[in-house]
Amino acid sequence: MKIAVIGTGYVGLVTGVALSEIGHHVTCIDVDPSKVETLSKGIPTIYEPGLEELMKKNMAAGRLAFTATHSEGLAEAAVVYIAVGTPKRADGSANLDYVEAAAKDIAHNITQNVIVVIKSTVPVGTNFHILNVINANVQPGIQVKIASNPEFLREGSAVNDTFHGDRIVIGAEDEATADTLAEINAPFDMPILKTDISSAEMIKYASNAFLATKISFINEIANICESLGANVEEVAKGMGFDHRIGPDFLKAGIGYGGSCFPKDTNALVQLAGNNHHDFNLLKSVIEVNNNQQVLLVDKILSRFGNLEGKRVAVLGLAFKPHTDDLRESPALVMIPKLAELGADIIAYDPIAIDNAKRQIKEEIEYTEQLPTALQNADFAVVITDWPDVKNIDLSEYNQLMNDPIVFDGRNCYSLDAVKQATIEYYSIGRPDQTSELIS
Ligand SMILES: NC(=O)C1=CN([C@@H]2O[C@H](COP(=O)(O)OP(=O)(O)OC[C@H]3O[C@@H](n4cnc5c(N)ncnc54)[C@H](O)[C@@H]3O)[C@@H](O)[C@H]2O)C=CC1
Ligand SMILES: O=C(O)[C@H]1O[C@H](OP(=O)(O)OP(=O)(O)OC[C@H]2O[C@@H](n3ccc(=O)[nH]c3=O)[C@H](O)[C@@H]2O)[C@H](O)[C@@H](O)[C@@H]1O
Repeated sequence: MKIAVIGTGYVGLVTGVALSEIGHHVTCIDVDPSKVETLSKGIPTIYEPGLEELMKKNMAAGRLAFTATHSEGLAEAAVVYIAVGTPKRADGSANLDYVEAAAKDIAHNITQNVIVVIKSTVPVGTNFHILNVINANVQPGIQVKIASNPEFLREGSAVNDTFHGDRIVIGAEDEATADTLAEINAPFDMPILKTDISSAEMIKYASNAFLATKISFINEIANICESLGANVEEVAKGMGFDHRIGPDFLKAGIGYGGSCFPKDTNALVQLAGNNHHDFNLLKSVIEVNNNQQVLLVDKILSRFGNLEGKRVAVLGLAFKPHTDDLRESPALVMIPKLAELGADIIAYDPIAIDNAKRQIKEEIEYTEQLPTALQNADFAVVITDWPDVKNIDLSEYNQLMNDPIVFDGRNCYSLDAVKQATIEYYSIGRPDQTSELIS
């Protein structure tokens, strides 16, 4: 089937590549000409494991193309996906400007009946609003159907999640539309839920809000464990045996980042509030997460008091491993605070440094080599649990740093291993391994 995808970001690009891989003829459209130029050379504009080879393969097979011209990309498409950004507004609500612009681009450029599928995360009611926008601008005689197909991929595993995710949700107002979309997605090996549009839109927000809730819950338990001398890693392990709780998403740390949990939780609070429901639980989830991101700064200050001239190795910039995405990364909160306190910062990240240099205005050093970051550092702060950080031989902290003092925001190491390595170690929700203990 001829398919167009509007937006070639993390979702649009992966969606377009995956749809071409299962045999569809896909044209991806973006308003950013530099992105289109790079993509047209077969070079991905995002880092996602497995993406580049699939891109090149399907471009060579003539099933995948990129353009900045909507009329070209939309020509003869039977289905058009909207996968543009819905960033957070200052009041927390979802900014739908890009979705509305994409809708008008579709309306102004299609000459055939289409199904428009909204993959972007949008508040309940947006699909119908977008259909109205399209119908108000499309040439007479063109029939447009609308459907909701929210995306559940995780960055860093986007390709894998697209082919082997947990479910595909299709929201449509008529069987024929739902069946067409189910047929398109049939080669992906996962359950397909057909439901109404509003429920499909809500499934996405409710899923992200619940996942964020699980993370803030275990982080609050971690904070309580810390004051009681319990170990949150052990608590999470014991909780996870209960199949109703499950072991996933119980990793305590300095909180969630990323382009979606922060924005989608705020958007859902706004959506509920606009409909006279004060979503107190979710407001608390957000507050807990905001506090968690700066927890390590308090630990660092109580250990050192003054950071003037202290050399700190910040380990990790991306909001999670295996991605170059820094959106809402705790690093964007921690680095300015450490710099403001007078610390001399060197940041390690294997792939996010280019993005970081565009977003971090503080004058800091960067390195893709972990030992270089640790060399002569007075203390280290783990922000992202990259494999190189998690798998480091702990003796390297002793050998390379002025003092082996580690503040671990992602609980990368077992307390036993840390004791063995005689590292002064501060983590989240577990007893500190202080200098008195190791002396
Ligand atoms: N990033 C993620 O892991 C996930 C994101 N989502 C949702 O998917 C949507 C897209 O997210 P991302 O891919 O991260 O966004 P992104 O910001 O990475 O990419 C959006 C792309 O759309 C392009 N664009 C904007 N307006 C356009 C127009 N009128 N025509 C053509 N291109 C246009 C932009 O130039 C940009 O390249 C959001 O609603 C997000 O909440 C859903 C699941 C996962
Ligand atoms: O809507 C979206 O954009 C996506 O948001 C999340 O995916 P993503 O943000 O890419 O990454 P996650 O793996 O969910 O991690 C999110 C954040 O939570 C943190 N996290 C995750 C799990 C955990 O146990 N503890 C924890 O602190 C991670 O460090 C990261 O900062 C959801 O997991 C996806 O299903 C969803 O499609």
